[in-house]
Amino acid sequence: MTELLTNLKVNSDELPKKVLVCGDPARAKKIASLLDDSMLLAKNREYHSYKGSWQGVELAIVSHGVGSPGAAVCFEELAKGGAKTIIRIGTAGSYQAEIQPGHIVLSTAAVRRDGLTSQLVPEGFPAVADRQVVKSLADAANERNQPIHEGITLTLDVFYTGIIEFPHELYKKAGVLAVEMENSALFTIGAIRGVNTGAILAIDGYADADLRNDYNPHTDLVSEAIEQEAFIALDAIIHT
Ligand SMILES: O=P(O)(O)O[C@H]1O[C@H](CO)[C@@H](O)[C@H]1O
Ligand SMILES: O=c1cc[nH]c(=O)[nH]1
Repeated sequence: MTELLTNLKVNSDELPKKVLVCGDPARAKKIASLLDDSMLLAKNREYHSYKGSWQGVELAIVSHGVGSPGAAVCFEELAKGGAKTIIRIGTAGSYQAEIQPGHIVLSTAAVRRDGLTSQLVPEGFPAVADRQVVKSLADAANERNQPIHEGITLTLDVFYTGIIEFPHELYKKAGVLAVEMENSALFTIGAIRGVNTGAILAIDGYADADLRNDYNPHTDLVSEAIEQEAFIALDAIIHT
């Protein structure tokens, strides 16, 4: 049965089974321009939805905005609309000296330091990417001779710090690669709704820096990494 997805304002019968997502509506538009027969499906709030095809396979690209609660609305409606694979094309701050701005990280799982998922699933429930999606992303990066860092990332809600210090050092010591704001929501919703999920991230700086002064994702280095990760995600999703 076809239905209009409430916040995305996309008709479920128009939604492809394979969906790429990203925070920034401008990034969604740019990635959509790479597709054959690209068309806008709908724009509502931060959710801009496009569809088209890549190497003959139909897919959608949808923006989810900043932060897990708003992104979860997008992921839930995509699942309700019949999406079977969702891959996030994001940016992240690095936790490790060898992972530098312009590098690409493939997330295998997310530490759940967001506030949303503890209201969805019990404590201790893991936020894990689908192993086939992870493999497809790793294979696609390899095919493009693009080195990547593969491992655990962390999802939190705080971007600009307040009075409380976030314990970055603990997670750095534990070997977490990078930090962003939506992967745990994506992986958790994927697990409970039966959607295969994954995420690839362009590094734009260091997550424990003073982001008020040091955050700048608008560099050529980061733009090139985002373009490269978009191609990797496009190549990967058609094999899922
Ligand atoms: O580049 P996107 O997809 O927006 O992801 C990252 O950038 C935003 C913060 O600026 C957060 O949404 C974070 O997860
Ligand atoms: O959440 C984010 C996203 C990009 N860079 C960061 O440092 N944090």
